[in-house]
Amino acid sequence: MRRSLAGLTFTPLRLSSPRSLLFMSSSLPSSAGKKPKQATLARFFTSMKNKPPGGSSSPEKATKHKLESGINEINSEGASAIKKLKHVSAVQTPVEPSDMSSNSSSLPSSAPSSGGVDASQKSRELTLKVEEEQGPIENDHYSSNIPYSEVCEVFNEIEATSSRLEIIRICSDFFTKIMKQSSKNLIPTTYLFINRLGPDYEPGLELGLGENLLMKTISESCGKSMSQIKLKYKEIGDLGEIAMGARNVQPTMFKPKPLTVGEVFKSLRSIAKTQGKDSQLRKVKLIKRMLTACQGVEAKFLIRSLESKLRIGLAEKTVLISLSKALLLHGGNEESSRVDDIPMDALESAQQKIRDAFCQVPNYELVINSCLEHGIMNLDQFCTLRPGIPLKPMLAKPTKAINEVLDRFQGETFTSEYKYDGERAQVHLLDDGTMRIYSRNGENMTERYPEIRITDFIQDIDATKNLILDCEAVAWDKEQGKILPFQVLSTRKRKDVELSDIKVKVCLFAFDILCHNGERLINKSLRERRDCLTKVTKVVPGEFQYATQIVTDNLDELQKFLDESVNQSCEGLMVKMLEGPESHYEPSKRSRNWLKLKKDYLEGIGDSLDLCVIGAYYGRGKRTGTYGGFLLGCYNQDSGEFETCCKIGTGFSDEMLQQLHERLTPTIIDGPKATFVFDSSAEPDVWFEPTTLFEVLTADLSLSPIYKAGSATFDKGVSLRFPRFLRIREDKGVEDATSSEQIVELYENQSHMQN
Ligand SMILES: Nc1ncnc2c1ncn2[C@@H]1O[C@H](COP(=O)(O)OP(=O)(O)OP(=O)(O)O)[C@@H](O)[C@H]1O
Ligand SMILES: [Mg+2]
Ligand SMILES: [Mg+2]
Repeated sequence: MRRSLAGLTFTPLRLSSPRSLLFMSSSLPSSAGKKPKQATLARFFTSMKNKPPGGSSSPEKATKHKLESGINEINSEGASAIKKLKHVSAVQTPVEPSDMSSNSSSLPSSAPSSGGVDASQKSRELTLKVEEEQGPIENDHYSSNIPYSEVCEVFNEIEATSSRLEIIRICSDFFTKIMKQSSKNLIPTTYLFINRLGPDYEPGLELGLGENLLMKTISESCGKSMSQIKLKYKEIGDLGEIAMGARNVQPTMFKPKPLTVGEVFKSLRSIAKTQGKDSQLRKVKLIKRMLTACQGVEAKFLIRSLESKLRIGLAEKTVLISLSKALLLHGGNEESSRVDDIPMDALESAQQKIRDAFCQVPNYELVINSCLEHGIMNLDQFCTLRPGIPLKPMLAKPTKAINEVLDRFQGETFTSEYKYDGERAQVHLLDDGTMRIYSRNGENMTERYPEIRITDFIQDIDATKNLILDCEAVAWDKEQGKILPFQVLSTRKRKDVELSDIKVKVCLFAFDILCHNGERLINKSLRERRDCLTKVTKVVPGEFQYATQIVTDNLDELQKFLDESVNQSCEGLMVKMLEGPESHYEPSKRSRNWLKLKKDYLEGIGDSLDLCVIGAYYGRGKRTGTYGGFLLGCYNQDSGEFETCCKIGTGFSDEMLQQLHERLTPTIIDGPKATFVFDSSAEPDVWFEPTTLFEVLTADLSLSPIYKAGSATFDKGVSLRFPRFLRIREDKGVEDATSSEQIVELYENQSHMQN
């Protein structure tokens, strides 16, 4: 981080880089009034690279004229940029980071002034200051001296590549290369590749940077006006490209010190972890510090990382496969071995090992370190579920009739449990006696349930060192001793819950045990796990109970059991394989060994869908002043895109519409995101940043030319007929929306049933 000013090289002002063309509307030879595609832009800029101002390689006449007028514009921009430089040189000129910070106005007043203080001392004091504000700086943890530019070059290559196999090759070659320098490089690099700042269960890793804040930061640190940025954003819809364009035409007095992967990743984490007073200001400062050091394509990917969207078509699955290749190679003894030399079956089993390990320990750092230490093929022995880390819960497949269930489990022993309508709760007891409760998403929600005391429902607390239970937390009516509907549970506060706040009690309904005293139980049969569960825990009525269950394959009994479950405020049944390997607990998997049978949806497609709100239509008549309808999309897990599947305007109360108006209006964006796949005939009045999921009911699914869900499978998209709003899904993130793959499967099952 420390470098004296004398060590910085001087770069001549670059006032006429072709990149500045980004800021000239309709200046592109190919644009002809149309919105230029990003790829076209990129190609154009590449071809223009290193050409002198005015284009001595004589572009076509018309283009030449445009170029010249562009250059005039650039020159005047350059002049005004120089003017600004005089005023705020510290912010505009990329100098050494610690210098910048100490000059910046947002630093606490007690910070040392730059005059007369030795640079290293200053930097030390600054470090202390930051630690004081943000907690200890993770110095060693995520260190990597790999130039950030190398990662960005790889991103650029991936962006231009459509073949998944080729992308895997690019990634695994890169991972192999950086591991040769130091295996430590792999962790921060992997996180940059998957666009995350740590494991999902680590609190406080939301960057929380609105589009406007980013635009303002780009505008301030790249010397462009806010209106220029906004205009450009309307046109190309990508702040990354805009930042890159602006950054690369910006006059720079000194050649900035190149960014490293370690610095960028740690700064991103610091930005997320910055809280409290002036946090926005401090976040902006950290971004500016990086942005002013960006060169080439770095600004593009830095900004996209700050938006938490790389948009290079790199799915997490692909990264995981590439990682397994690189780690397998790294673990091999021969220096010269190449990915191509690895036998196919070894590769496949390595991939399976890393996927399984990740479902049990969803933490790249732990998985990678375990691979490095014990070898990827031994992951299943060393990298396994443990109390304190939420494993990815097993999921169920929907069914539409008891007959379907009976067909599936024919000749097998299976069990049916009530399907409680609350929130999934993975309850962990740690060796130190603390309890943690994790949501379906692995979010730590212990503080939401201050009334739950694990010691109350453990048989022998001295003999129980640790455990993991799978439960559903359900609202409970203490007086009447019965379950309350989900709507009541959702009235509970989600943050800063004090015991005195609690008006609605919850009861945990346990249905599985996954680990007990360090022993993993997921590869035991459900029957064995149930036995263990009832041995280790005990029922405390209204606080901790077991899911009501039955073992029968008689249709009438099942029907009766289903009706009873519904009478007791449950949603229906969960039907599970009870014995044999198929009854093992399969973390993260939506398995056909668990089927859900939801009473309310038997008429429809068997289940509700959780869809992301990406746009809205203004309300008319009675709904004037709120939104009257919403555009919803499912999530394509391979491409990271939201594909539209319906408009919805039914099922909302007036209060809900009011509440949604207040909640969604601040998330309005200027235009659709590049990740929205929609048809122009169904454009909404406003677009939203994806933040909210609606759980919706549908009569059935049909193919439609104006929607896009699953359109990679069919020519048309799958859409919902007569969708009806049920509730907001507060416990799912936008990427947990019903996937395109699921919608396709539901559609196919429905057509299959109809035929
Ligand atoms: N006896 C039970 N066994 C397993 N899960 C149960 C049981 N009772 C209630 N559940 C809940 O049912 C959920 C599965 O069905 P549900 O449709 O509610 O899932 P979801 O959260 O909407 O997710 P998705 O629709 O993606 O499967 C589980 O995640 C769990 O929260
Ligand atoms: Mg549920
Ligand atoms: Mg659901």
